[in-house]
Amino acid sequence: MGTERVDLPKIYRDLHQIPELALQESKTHQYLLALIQKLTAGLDFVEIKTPAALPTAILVLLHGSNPKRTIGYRTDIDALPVTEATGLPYASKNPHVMHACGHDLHMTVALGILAHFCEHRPSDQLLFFFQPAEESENGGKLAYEDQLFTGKWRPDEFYGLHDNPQLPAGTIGCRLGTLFAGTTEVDVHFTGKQGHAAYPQFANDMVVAASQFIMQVQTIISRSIDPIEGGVITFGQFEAGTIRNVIAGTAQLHGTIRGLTQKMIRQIDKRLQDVATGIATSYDCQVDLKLNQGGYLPVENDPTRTADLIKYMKKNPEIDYQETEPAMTGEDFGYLLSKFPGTMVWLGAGDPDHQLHSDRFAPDVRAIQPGVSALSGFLTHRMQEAEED
Ligand SMILES: CC(=O)N[C@@H](CCC[C@H](N)C(=O)O)C(=O)O
Repeated sequence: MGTERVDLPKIYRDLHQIPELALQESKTHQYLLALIQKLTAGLDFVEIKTPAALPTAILVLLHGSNPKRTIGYRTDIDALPVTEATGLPYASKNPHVMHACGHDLHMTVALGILAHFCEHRPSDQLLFFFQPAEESENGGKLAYEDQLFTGKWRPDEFYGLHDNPQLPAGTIGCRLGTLFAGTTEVDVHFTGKQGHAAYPQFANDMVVAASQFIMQVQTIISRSIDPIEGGVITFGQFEAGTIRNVIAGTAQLHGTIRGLTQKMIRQIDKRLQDVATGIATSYDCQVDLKLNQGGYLPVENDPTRTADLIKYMKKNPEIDYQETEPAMTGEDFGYLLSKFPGTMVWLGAGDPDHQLHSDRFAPDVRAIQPGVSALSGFLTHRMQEAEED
């Protein structure tokens, strides 16, 4: 069954309706596996692995006709705790969970590329990795640490894409060097003293302490780091209190910091720790700060392979290619690229009015086929390149 016979927009709409959170992608896994089995039925050059250590992951290895190396292609499969507000007829059927980052588009493109190579057997080994847990829980790092890429499953080079609402549908974007930021997840727990709303003098209010913490960390970006380099601190979640007339004795903040280099991330980490220590002293409370970078390293595109990719995309008249700036989005593909050389590209999703993670983000399905063609073409080109690069 080749790309011509796979209804990719339907697959996209099916996947869009069954979004699941990191490491819970069981329906998605089932859907993908059934489709992969159908696509590869009767082919004697295909191996499928569903690793016990990472049960929602799927690896598919196509044995090449004249293999010189193994080329990897990765897609992420998880979704976000966002309540969809697109109003689309194929909107999420899983309450409060949405493919708001376009991983449904990523999976569809990966399946399209797989279908292409099932029809046109690759000359090199071609490994597809359907990766759980990109939004949190470091699926890429877990897969690497769980030894999923050993022996014949080890790619010599790795590629992947991320959708980009701001680029026209189907446009490929890339750049030499860093494409995405590294991120650190930040959890802050404040412990003071609960009390009656009428008697603040006997309590120690953690809504006030946590709010002050939030306000102070704003100065890290504006006063402590090089403005040319830039960085981001966002606290997306703030939990405290139970009712209006009880002073909250605890508060929790959950956030993320971003920087384009590890040096910048470490610098912001340190200043966050300084502010936490200061708040603990001035509010006479306990402030526990946990920083976890996990696998969210900056996405560093490999110079040689990325130069080759850009050259390929630019010279191909059917591909709409645009040079892009580095972005502060994170991606745990950065971890895999720290282990295997390769490249991540953007795929234009053509929804400029909405950002990634928006509850109204609706990629244009016309992005799918150009994505499949550009990536299938490039992977074929890589198989024809001299081995020494
Ligand atoms: C492309 C994208 O949106 N990726 C996520 C990656 C999550 C990073 C990590 N869980 C964190 O929050 O620091 C992003 O939020 O950029």
